[in-house]
Amino acid sequence: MSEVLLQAEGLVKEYRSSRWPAPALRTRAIDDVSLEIRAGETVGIAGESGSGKSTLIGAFCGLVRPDAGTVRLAGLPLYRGRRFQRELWRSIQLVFQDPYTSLNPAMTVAQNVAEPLLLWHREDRRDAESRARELLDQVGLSGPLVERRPTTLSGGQRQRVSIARALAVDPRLLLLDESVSALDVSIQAQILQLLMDLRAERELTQVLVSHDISVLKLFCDRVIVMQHGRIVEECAAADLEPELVSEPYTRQLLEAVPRL
Ligand SMILES: Nc1ncnc2c1ncn2[C@@H]1O[C@H](COP(=O)(O)OP(=O)(O)OP(=O)(O)O)[C@@H](O)[C@H]1O
Repeated sequence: MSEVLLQAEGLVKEYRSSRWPAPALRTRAIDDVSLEIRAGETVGIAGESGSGKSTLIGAFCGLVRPDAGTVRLAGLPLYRGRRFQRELWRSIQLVFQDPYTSLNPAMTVAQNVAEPLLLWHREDRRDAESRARELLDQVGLSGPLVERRPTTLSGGQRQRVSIARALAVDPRLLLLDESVSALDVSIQAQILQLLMDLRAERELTQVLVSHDISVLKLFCDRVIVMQHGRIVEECAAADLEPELVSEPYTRQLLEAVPRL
């Protein structure tokens, strides 16, 4: 069995919104979450809106500082005290749902993808842009399109650019937070296929958050179901069948999937 790449233990994150003079309102977004993800695995995180999926993903990449618990990448702690270890940034890349906001509209597609190479690898601009074109080619984008601004691309094309950009620094772990949810079904399938191909080529470990459990069943090796900030079910994707799962909540999610 492959090594444990990501290990979370006892993660807790509470948000406090102050409503002075009323007492502050507390939301425990993740509540004592522990899990292990092995190198090369693709793990899905399901659960209804507000169940803590994005907060958990945020804790895996420094966007959300946990109040308690530990996260390790290949044995190295991601946080020392409350500080995220910057040198681990490169190994963990996040692809957001909305590529409109994550790409720089003032740069061309190729420049957007070259940016992390300039920043992290301190490559010469010309080398970085030529490497960016190779990466874009790998995600199915080539020709004059790569000299255009991201705002002139379709949602699916833009998400391919975000994936190429994330891959530029050669991460070990790719976090995908509802990264295909905004796309129409046929484009979703193309992006998921691309991610599957990349996983095979690069031995990439992927964590995919989706409110759509049927996408996770198709795409992932293993699925985690969250409810009220806790993991309530963890099973092989193949076992995501109403008669096999142990939690009534998971059964509800599965039964809510429309069937043709
Ligand atoms: N910055 C914040 N301040 C206060 N509360 C927050 C903040 N971010 C998230 N929350 C709350 O924490 C809980 C978990 O939110 P989170 O976004 O992690 O859930 P989610 O499962 O990803 O939801 P969705 O599928 O709608 O994105 C929710 O109750 C949410 O309102």
